[in-house]
Amino acid sequence: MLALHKMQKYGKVASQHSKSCKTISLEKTMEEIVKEQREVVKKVILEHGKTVVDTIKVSQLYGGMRGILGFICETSCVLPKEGILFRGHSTAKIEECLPRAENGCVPLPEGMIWLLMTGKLPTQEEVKYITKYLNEHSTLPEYVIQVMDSLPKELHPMTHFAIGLQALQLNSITLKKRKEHQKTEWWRLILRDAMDLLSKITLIAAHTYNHNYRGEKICYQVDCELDWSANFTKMMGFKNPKFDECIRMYLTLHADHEGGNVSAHACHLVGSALADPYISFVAGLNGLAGPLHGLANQEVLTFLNELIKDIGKTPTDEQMLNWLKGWLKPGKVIPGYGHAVLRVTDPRFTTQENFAKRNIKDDAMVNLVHQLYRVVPNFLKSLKKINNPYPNVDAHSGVLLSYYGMKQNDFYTVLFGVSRAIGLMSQLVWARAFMYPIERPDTTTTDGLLELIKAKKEGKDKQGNDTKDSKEK
Ligand SMILES: CC(=O)SCCNC(=O)CCNC(=O)[C@H](O)C(C)(C)COP(=O)(O)OP(=O)(O)OC[C@H]1O[C@@H](n2cnc3c(N)ncnc32)[C@H](O)[C@@H]1OP(=O)(O)O
Ligand SMILES: O=C([O-])CC(=O)C(=O)O
Repeated sequence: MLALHKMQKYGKVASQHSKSCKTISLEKTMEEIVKEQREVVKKVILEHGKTVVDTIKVSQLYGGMRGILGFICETSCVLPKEGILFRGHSTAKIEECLPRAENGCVPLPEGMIWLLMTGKLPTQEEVKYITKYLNEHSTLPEYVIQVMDSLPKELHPMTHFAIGLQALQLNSITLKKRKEHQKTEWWRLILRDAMDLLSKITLIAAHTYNHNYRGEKICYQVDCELDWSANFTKMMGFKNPKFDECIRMYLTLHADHEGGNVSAHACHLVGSALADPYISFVAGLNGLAGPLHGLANQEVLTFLNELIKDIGKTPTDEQMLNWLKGWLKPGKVIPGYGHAVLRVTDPRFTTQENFAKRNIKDDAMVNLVHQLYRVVPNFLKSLKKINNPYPNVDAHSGVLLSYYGMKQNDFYTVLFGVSRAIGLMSQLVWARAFMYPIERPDTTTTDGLLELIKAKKEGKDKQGNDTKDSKEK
């Protein structure tokens, strides 16, 4: 399964990797875990299948389903007052425990792939195995490059990137072989496709960058001595080891945010119809491209540039506050602030803030982000209507990328997409491992809802039968 592709057209292997991780296999490791977890879930459904764990208010039906428990996601969970837990581990624990590059200070995102897929913190060797796997499977079919090259440069990079990934569907083993396998085995096909997508996604993203901004014909050289992030930055023409560290941190931090966010939910939904991982992921990616979701990291830079244009790079807090009032007047939002679930400063913001404090001395844009953090929360609190006045992950990422020379802010959501593929693909593998059925919630009209409310008041259920409560009365 791990055949070494040498001198591939769009992903040449420059040198071989150490042999010590040869005996490790992600699929074999997951086999046992899938077996165990299926038993756990079977037991939960058997013992508690009829237990009511949530109820729905009318306001939630009209309010983006906020707060409704919708489905199960094993890879991560977001606590309003603590933030993301990746397989139960906080961002601080992740920073401390995931293996790093040699002489590096931040985790390798390859460790996040292992963690989200298996639920276990990886060893150094398991991370090496993932790096090796990604490098060895990085060949891009030539037609994918041709499709991407045929697109106009004016297209938003997210669309260019999504079209490249959609075209990769021809690689799908799920698409070709699913019907030959039992349902219980489909997760293996999804896993192979998921790992194939992760192996190629950095090349597709790099090609979007090179096509849109560098205009060079590049024969991508994947160096097996380098990790996933270092190869990625190299393919985009960057040569700064500090930027490699920044990208390692970025790709680790943005990997997952449980199942209900727009991109994860879209991917999960499309995957439930047994669409293959490539097109399911593209569905999620298109959701990520919305300005209230992933595109906010592009919007933050636009917002900062507007602020600088109007009040300069070193405004006083008072000048900043007045400018913010003007910004909100036409009904805009402050990008990078607020969250549907979080009710505190996003710990992923704090990780990036700490990275900036360690690595960047006196950069005007970074300073502005830190000044905004002093000013914006109190301002948003004063508006009363906002549920979370604190910064989210997108408030900080752009200024770090910009500092290291990646100035094209309309590319930032592509980077987000590369990272989010780790979580979305892990979620998809597990959705098929648990053999979840096609998603199809009920909906109703407002008239239908009013009838339902009337029936409820009369002690009847949806079908007009007496409910247990009314019988007891
Ligand atoms: C990776 C990610 O997806 S993280 C989120 C990235 N998105 C952004 O940063 C965009 C800015 N933030 C927002 O628009 C929102 O906070 C969201 C979309 C993230 C969350 O939306 P909600 O859960 O609906 O937020 P909330 O319940 O606090 O909204 C209540 C009101 O406050 C407003 N509000 C929320 N955040 C902000 C903000 N940053 N600036 C101005 N107004 C805001 C909402 O627009 C809404 O106004 P309305 O009642 O007039 O329509
Ligand atoms: O959870 C959400 O709604 C948004 C998201 O994906 C994130 O913050 O990373």
